[in-house]
Amino acid sequence: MIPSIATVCVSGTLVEKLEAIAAAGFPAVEIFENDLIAFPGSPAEVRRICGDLGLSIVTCQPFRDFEGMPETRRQRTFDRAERKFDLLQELGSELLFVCSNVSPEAQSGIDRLAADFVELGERAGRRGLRVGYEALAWGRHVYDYRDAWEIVRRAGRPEVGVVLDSFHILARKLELSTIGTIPSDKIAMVQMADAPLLQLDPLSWSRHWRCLPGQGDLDLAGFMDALVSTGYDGVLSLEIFNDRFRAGSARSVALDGHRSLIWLLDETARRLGRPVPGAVPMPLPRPVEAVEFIEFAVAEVERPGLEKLLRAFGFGRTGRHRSKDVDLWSQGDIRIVLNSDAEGFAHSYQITHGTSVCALALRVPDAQGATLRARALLDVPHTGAAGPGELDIPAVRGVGGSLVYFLDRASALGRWSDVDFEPTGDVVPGAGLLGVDHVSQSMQYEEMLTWLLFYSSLFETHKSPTQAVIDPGGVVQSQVIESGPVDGAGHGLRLILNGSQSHRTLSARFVNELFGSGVQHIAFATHDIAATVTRLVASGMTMLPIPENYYDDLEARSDLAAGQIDALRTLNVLYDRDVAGEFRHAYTAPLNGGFFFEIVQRDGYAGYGAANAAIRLTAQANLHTLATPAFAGQ
Ligand SMILES: O=C(O)c1ccc(O)c(O)c1
Ligand SMILES: [Mg+2]
Repeated sequence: MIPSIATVCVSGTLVEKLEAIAAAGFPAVEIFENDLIAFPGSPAEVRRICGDLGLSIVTCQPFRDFEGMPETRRQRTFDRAERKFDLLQELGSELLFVCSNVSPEAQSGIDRLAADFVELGERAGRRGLRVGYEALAWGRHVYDYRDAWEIVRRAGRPEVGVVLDSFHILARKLELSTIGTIPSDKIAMVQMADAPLLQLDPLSWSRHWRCLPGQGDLDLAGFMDALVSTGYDGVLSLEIFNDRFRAGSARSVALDGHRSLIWLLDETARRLGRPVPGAVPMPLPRPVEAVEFIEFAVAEVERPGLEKLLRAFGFGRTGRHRSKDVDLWSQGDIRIVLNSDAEGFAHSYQITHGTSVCALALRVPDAQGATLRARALLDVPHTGAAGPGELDIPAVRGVGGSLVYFLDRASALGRWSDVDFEPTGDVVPGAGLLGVDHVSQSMQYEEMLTWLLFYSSLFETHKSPTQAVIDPGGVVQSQVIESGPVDGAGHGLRLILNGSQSHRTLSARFVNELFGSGVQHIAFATHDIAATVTRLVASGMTMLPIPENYYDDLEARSDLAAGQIDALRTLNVLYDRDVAGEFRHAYTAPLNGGFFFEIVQRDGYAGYGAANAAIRLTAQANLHTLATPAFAGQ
């Protein structure tokens, strides 16, 4: 299948859109009618620009309110079609894309509608053009692809085919097996869009909430399986109307679009267990086994503060890098790398972002496989400067320009800590921290879908529906992504992506005023939160104070004994439960501008304490955290 994208998917002027689409590697484009109308040049010029960019023009769409017009309007409608044929020919495109009529004047009657397509087909045929017919989910009479197909079938013209748009079909929950009965040469083109499940009328849902394959909840798998069964090998074109994409970066959305189609074809081929036309061969997506290490880029002046903090957390400095100004700190199954080297990636990251997390190293079953998969998915590779005898750990660019490293235990990479670090013999005092429970990354609201697709295309993952969390400064959208066995002791990967449209939330201030997009919070797992927090407090850590009212309310709504509530209150621990178990969690006061740690004790519980998020965010806002000096001030 030929990957394509509609200009309506990305932001900018027509030329900016086309440049972004070409840069993302698409060979073909659909021009949305409004983009052409607003272009200050001739259609021939658009054709030349596309030609120079290596883009073929699939169509310029849509052609609206055509079929079933009353007799008095019919002639005028065909005149309009002829004008549109002229335009398509000037653009060098062969397909007239008709979407079903929404006009109150439109008349029904399947044979009348078929007769209109007979005439349109004849007219197209005279010019060597083709016609495709799409059922809009809100068409006046035709809103089901099966009716559009029946009209096309009855028209019986070789020039006329049906357009299948996944959104219109899946939004109406139409059965998909009829797709498999359409001869592939009667499918004029296919449009792809996903969407989150929302209780909205189809038009509003379609015009604002469509998203890329893999970013939403529609049954694209069912759609693709039926499509592939026809043997279709034509254009597969993204048509995404999305408010975030209109506000986002055209280049990034176009690249995400191409990635999403590559991912979709790969998924389909794997699910069906047979080749799918156009699918790129790549290794399977695998689960993340663990967060192997977390790397901080640290300004020299802030290093003592951060080290003091790690000591207070019970970490020990267990390794010194053999050639660089880099230390390894450990406790339980947690490894933290502090990088203050005067050269290299971490240094540049520190200059632009400040002292912060510059890389997440993920342990996967096969690091080389993950690297090849990332390459096939158009992820951006990173090559570092390894010293002699040191490991060259494969990496790709992640959130905010940070890195995601791939490590495995099967290759030499499994020995990274021995190869690159000299043991110090330092004792690890320990505070009962076992592993990394989860990591949250804050980002611009417009970027959230990008990183959702990045993680979910690269690894075998599971995503939960987005949740709205209330911060005193506005609403934060929060998206959980999980991979591998997530058992609370540092296995697998649990990630939370946060983004907000308000500029006043803790998350937005972290991104806009301080560090840019990146890791804002790391949660460590413990089996005994009371012991861990007691130890942290004894070491001088300030925990986030939770108001008395919270515990009064907890007493009223839970069946916890008074002694248990007192234990939580004394240590500023929050509480939640789900069907599977209990959850206790506590936060440090924000440390470096807006960065903080969390301690969690999961006794079977699967969530993230969303019920307490608003309390925690208010407590953080009360501390006026952003005035706090950086790690050096600890
Ligand atoms: O929202 C619309 O009007 C519209 C136009 C053209 C399409 O292909 C479509 O799916 C929707
Ligand atoms: Mg469409």
